[in-house]
Amino acid sequence: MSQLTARDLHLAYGPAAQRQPVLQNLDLSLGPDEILVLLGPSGCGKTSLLHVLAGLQAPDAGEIRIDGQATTTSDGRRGVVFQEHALLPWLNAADNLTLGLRLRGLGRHQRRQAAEDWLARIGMADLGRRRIDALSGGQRQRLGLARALATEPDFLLLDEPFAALDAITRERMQVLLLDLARRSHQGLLLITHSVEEALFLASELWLLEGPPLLVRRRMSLDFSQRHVAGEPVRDIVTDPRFQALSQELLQAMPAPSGRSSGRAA
Ligand SMILES: Nc1ncnc2c1ncn2[C@@H]1O[C@H](COP(=O)(O)OP(=O)(O)OP(=O)(O)O)[C@@H](O)[C@H]1O
Repeated sequence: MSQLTARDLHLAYGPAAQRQPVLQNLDLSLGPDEILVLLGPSGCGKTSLLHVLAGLQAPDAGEIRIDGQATTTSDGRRGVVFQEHALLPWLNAADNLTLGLRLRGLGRHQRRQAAEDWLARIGMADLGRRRIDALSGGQRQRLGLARALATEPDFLLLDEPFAALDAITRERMQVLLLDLARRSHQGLLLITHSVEEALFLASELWLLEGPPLLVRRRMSLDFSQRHVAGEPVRDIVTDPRFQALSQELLQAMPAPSGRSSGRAA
């Protein structure tokens, strides 16, 4: 059971004369079984934070520790899932799924076993030999999620993983994510633009504004726990408390930043 902590993170983009601060004095902690959801307008700095936490981008200042040990680069303890699943089109579904295991040196037999196991868990038992371009958007996203989880990272960082999916597939994916996360006890950090998704999944929800990224409101929530305990999704999302919080968050959502960042196209 691991703990990820970030202390006093700073990050700015752009040339010295026009530095645009995106992260300032940011602290964060993520432990097992926690689902921290970041909800905030476009451009406020969510993806930048995720990249820094994943070790994909170095902060200008501040540090990230896993179980007290400082870390500066990405490693297998933090899995990342992006909106674009980034599967390799020249490998079939099973080989994509076990790519991380292959890179870790697992043999063919163990990989086949892992592929069978994960494909069954994500409801794709018969699709291991399928080419990626012959899978639906939802199947690809399930595969991307399973690929990240197959290496058993301690933390899973997800950047709008379900944004491109239709409403029904999206809901199924949310339930699948909860189910998989509950078994593995990972700490999850998830970025979303959907208020409903944020409320449903989060054990802790941060409503953000920026840049620089600022936590405007923190909420502890138990809707995902209720689902894990057996309550149907429909009952949860139609619960008057869920509905009221949803309205409250929609009204509190800051407008997207119109600030020009000078970001390369
Ligand atoms: N490589 C970069 N160079 C310069 N500016 C950048 C770079 N990456 C991000 N930015 C800027 O930093 C700010 C935060 O971007 P970031 O992608 O972290 O926001 P976000 O909250 O994830 O947005 P979205 O929800 O639209 O994905 C934005 O103003 C963006 O234009």
